Amino acid sequence: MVSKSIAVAADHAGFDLKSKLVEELRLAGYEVLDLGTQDATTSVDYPDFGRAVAEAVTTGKAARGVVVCGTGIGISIAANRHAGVRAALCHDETSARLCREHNDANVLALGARLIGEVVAKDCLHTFLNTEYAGDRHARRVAKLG
Ligand SMILES: O=C[C@H](O)[C@H](O)[C@H](O)COP(=O)(O)O
Repeated sequence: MVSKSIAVAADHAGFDLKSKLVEELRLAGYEVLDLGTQDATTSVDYPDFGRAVAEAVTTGKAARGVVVCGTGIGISIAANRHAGVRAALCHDETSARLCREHNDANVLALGARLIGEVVAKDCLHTFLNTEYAGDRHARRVAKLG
């Protein structure tokens, strides 16, 4: 289990799923930095929320991040524009495991309009509980900058 806090953010499309993930994280004993948005009805811009999580992770305020938008695509692109962020868009538990083992992903991106709550929670727990494998992957991750 990751020991530090987890930064979480979403746009309006991801708000409902984000709320469920925040609750899930707190129940599991994590400290959660909820960086918004705070409702599903006000249309907001996913780059603002991808940036908020990216900054929390790169400054060390959070050990890992979770970002949610409608597809997970926009907010993962946004998070990945920040040096040191390796955001992985996952639709299944295997991707969530391999993004940790092979890519040392530090941000999990989810698409609230594409996956259900159960799969999202499975991805979340696997992402947080899977160790980076290092070894040959370390050479490749280093090249990501
Ligand atoms: O990649 C972008 C995300 O899926 C956004 O959540 C989506 O574009 C928002 O769409 P809308 O403004 O139609 O709710």
